[in-house]
Amino acid sequence: MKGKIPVTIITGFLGAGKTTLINNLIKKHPDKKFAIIENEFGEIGLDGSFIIGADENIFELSNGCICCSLNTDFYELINKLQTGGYDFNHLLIETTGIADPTSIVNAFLSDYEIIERFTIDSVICLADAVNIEDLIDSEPEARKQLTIADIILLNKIDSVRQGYCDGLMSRIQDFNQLATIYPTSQADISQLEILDTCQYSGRKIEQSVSTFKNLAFLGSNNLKHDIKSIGISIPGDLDFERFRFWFETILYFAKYRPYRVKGILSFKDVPEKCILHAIKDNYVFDRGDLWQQDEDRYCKLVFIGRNLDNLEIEENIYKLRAE
Ligand SMILES: Nc1nc2c(ncn2[C@@H]2O[C@H](COP(=O)(O)OP(=O)(O)OP(=O)(O)O)[C@@H](O)[C@H]2O)c(=O)[nH]1
Repeated sequence: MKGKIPVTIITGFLGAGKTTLINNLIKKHPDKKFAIIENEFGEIGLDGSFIIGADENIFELSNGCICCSLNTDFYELINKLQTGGYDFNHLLIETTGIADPTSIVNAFLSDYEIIERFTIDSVICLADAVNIEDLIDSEPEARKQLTIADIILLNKIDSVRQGYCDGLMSRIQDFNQLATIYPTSQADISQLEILDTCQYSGRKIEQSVSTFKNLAFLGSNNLKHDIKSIGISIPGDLDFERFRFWFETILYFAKYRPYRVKGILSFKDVPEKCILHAIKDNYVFDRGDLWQQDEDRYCKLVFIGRNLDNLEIEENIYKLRAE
């Protein structure tokens, strides 16, 4: 991780406040040298001109949506950022409002050359308090944006009633039990710490997963959509090879493919906690802290996705326990 440039991916539906947030981040962190990638869906890039102090470190990708097809422009730009002598120590990427940001997150988890130089700090989703409820029901991309986020800013709360806002917070949390949700107006983050939170570090994943409640029944209360979070917790060790085989089958072939999985696992004969982090069909295992002598070993996993069958998943994981 050391020496790598942190990347914050900013997502959220059209008009939710992404550019407003970027301007606030620049104002709040005058010490940081940002490079900013603006991805706009359309021929003409405009958002760059709305960013304060726009200079040579703002790059516009207007030629299609980087999230839908990670096109060569994106890789060329990343390459240019790495080799072009640009002076920056934090990369912000604003995705188009209609995008599913999964593939862009995956590029930072799976492309060897990108991993060498960059590390994802967090995915931040802006949700427009006025529209998000309708969008959740009507726009799959809006649901995916919420699902994949580590931090969700429920923005434009100046335009809704307090009681409504509270209800929205809990509805959004149903989608993504692991995200931290902050209500904001004008994407004001002056009192919040949303950069350098290292959401993709093993320790952070361990913290969030180890405190998860019983998620199995959340998100299934007659919602019009089928995304839910489920949590599985079982004592003891799993067999690493069998688990990996099963997990890959789930990621690539199952009828209930998760968008996101985080977990702490105990594998037989492995002295450390194993931190699992998966987005769509990419996964990473990280070594966490050592299991202590007097500590009961356990495995805890959180799955977020469509059509998840918690009983089936739990049953399968039980079968993967080490002899
Ligand atoms: N009332 C209200 N307006 C806001 C708030 N935050 C942003 N806006 C306004 O909403 C509009 C859209 O904000 P942007 O920051 O451009 O949103 P965006 O997500 O970058 O928009 P796209 O790039 O088009 O997807 C602008 O006119 C902002 O001034 C808020 O909290 N309350």
